[in-house]
Amino acid sequence: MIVNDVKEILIGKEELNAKCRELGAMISKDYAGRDLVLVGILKGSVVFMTDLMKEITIPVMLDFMAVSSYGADTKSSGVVKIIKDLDMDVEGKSILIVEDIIDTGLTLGYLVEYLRARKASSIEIVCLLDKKERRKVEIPVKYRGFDVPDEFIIGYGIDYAERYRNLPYVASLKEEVYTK
Ligand SMILES: O=P(O)(O)OC[C@H]1O[C@H](OP(=O)(O)OP(=O)(O)O)[C@H](O)[C@@H]1O
Ligand code: HPA
Ligand SMILES: [Mg+2]
Repeated sequence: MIVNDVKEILIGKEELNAKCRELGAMISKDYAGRDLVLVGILKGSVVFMTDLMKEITIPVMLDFMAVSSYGADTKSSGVVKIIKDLDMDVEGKSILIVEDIIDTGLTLGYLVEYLRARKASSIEIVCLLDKKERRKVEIPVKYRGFDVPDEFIIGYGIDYAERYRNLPYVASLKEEVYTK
């Protein structure tokens, strides 16, 4: 059972739902009257994206990018690989990148620079979790959910070696799982 590998539940279902409602209300107010495109960063953002978009009350368009830098490791490789690009032409539209976690900041730093060439009217970030202690690149985050400690995080879409994404809460992973 995957729950046996959980060290500690850090953020429960109710807290996650309440945060999505709060962020959804802010985004709905701030982006009213604009062409908003939510860009989910696969795969980690899928659960957050799904819950967040249901709390947004203005029209939104969805697109996804897939990037990977962690693979089956607990440390970033430092090389951000784009596996899937945007499908949509975002010129003149307001991009809101939906991300699950910022750790070193390398993924979002690379993505924001990469997306600049698409001539969107704005590029902002909503990120559920922030592991501030490990930051290597400063990232301007417009909407932030929770701070998390410097532990390996799993659940609510977030994986270790592709597992644990289906846990309904945010948790830390037992060290023995990735050090053995
Ligand atoms: O701030 P950073 O140190 O760059 O780390 C954050 C990124 O790492 C994870 O993605 P991962 O590469 O594991 O891909 P995944 O979303 O498919 O799991 C996570 O979903 C973020 O996109
Ligand atoms: O703590 C984490 N867990 C899973 N994926 C991650 N990518 C960056 N940090 C993490
Ligand atoms: Mg991952």
